[in-house]
Amino acid sequence: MSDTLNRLAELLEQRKSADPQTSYVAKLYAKGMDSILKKVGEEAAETIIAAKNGDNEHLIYETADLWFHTLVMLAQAGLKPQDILDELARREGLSGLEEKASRAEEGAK
Ligand SMILES: N=c1c2ncn([C@@H]3O[C@H](COP(=O)(O)OP(=O)(O)OP(=O)(O)O)[C@@H](O)[C@H]3O)c2ncn1[C@@H]1O[C@H](COP(=O)(O)O)[C@@H](O)[C@H]1O
Repeated sequence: MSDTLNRLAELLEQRKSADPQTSYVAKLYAKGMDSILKKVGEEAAETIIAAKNGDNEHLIYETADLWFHTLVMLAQAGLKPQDILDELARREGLSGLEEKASRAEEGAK
């Protein structure tokens, strides 16, 4: 899985110097972070609708759109998918409930 993500991330870096007339990604970069975030929001909403409708084929398609636009957002912010994979790896084996409880303890200090 991470091979595909890393190849795509590499392409997204290359697109930072591409022509917006010939590249959708370069066009998104040229429009700026607010436009990228708007696309992330739209794709998130479309993903939710697909999940609610119980149409898994559509859900895969919309989630791919969402992941893709999220990767463009990360690239614009100077981050890579590996940064997110590292954070998920750090959380491995840590129950979400335990993590939430430790946050509540931290907040009480
Ligand atoms: N994975 C994707 C990918 N997924 C989705 N999209 C585009 O994201 C857009 C999704 O937006 P919508 O569904 O809202 O459709 P739309 O109405 O056409 O979009 P807008 O005009 O509203 O922006 C479509 O234009 C899709 O083609 C993608 N565009 C590019 N990639 C990857 O990025 C690479 C570089 O792309 P270019 O920079 O265009 O060469 C490609 O080789 C692919 O690997």
